[in-house]
Amino acid sequence: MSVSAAAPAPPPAQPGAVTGAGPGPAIDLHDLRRLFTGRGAATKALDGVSLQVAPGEIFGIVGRSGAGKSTLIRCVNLLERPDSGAVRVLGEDLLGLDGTALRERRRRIGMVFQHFNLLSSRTVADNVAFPLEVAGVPRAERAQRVAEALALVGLADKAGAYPAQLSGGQKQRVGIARALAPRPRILLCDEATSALDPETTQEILALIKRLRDQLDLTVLLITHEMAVVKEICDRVAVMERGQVIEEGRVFDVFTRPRHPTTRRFIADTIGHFIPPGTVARLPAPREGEERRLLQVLFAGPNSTRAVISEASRRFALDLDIISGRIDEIAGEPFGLMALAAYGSPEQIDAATAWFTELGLTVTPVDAPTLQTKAEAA
Ligand SMILES: Nc1ncnc2c1ncn2[C@@H]1O[C@H](COP(=O)(O)OP(=O)(O)OP(=O)(O)O)[C@@H](O)[C@H]1O
Repeated sequence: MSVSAAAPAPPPAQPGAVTGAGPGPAIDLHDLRRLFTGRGAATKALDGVSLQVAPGEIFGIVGRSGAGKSTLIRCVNLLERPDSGAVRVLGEDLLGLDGTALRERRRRIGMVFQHFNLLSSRTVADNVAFPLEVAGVPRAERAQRVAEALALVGLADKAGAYPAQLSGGQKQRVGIARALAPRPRILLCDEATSALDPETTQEILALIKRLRDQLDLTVLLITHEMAVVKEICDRVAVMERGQVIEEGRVFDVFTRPRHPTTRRFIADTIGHFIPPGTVARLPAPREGEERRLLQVLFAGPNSTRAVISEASRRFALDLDIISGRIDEIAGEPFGLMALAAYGSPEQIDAATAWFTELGLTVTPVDAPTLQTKAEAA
């Protein structure tokens, strides 16, 4: 199974768009720090965050509530100013700009919000036109750009409707059209699907992906759901307490998570692997034997069935498959399996080392808590 490059081939740019970011990153954040001081204890919302997002990439930032995601994404268009650090967007240092120059650069960065932020007294078309009015775009051009943006999100027939007449998914499409109307190069999505049901979430994620391809956009999104990351992101950063604790290609982070927090996120998304009832029914180890539960992740060309039967022969072990599933991340298949290994500790250690040599990721798990041993410690 081959591993493909993270960033997609750049498709043709949107007519009239500002040209791409050049060879460097589209977004380059360096050592961002932001401290909030209130009446209580001070909060380090950002505690030294550095990130680079390549042109054309969909980059996800995932983390629990309070991890610092919103503060971080708002630093990209300077809705929030970091206390220190550097914010380079499309090759330019934004912190060095103000007034007209900053407003002009911000137009290259569209933003989509969780709760859509539509003006209820304005029609769909007038909501989409709003940022163009603020930017002083002449009326005729506004009308053309609004029509173009609504067509891109599949809402050309709703131009005269009011937000109250739309479903949640349609409202978010309007939010996306409004973000696209100024023809940005970068799209920031702040929990864009968190207020939507699962089916609508899929539709909106598919739309964002198509727009990235069609318009050669760079997308930075924040979410608390690893499922969103799994669905559309090329790379992901996991945040905790104002820091990035893990970062990489989505496939790598899912198949070889290093941090316990990342493992918990992944377990929430792709499920736990050892049904407790099954564990209760497993035979007890024989005299002199140990029973160890192992979670095995495979993402390579090895057929697990062959690997398991060979390990059983080589190391004189009994290996029971308790559960298994094949899933797909960013278009690449991977497998996840739970095994009960019966044998001497040395035999099980030797088999585990052999699996690891073959490129499988083996993690001992505790039943019935289903935590990895490292997390339980
Ligand atoms: N304006 C503010 N004043 C004081 N504290 C703030 C402010 N904005 C954010 N914080 C604090 O900074 C930390 C990070 O908040 P942030 O909103 O960036 O996290 P988040 O990961 O986006 O969480 P959520 O998904 O709940 O918004 C939190 O502890 C939050 O309470």
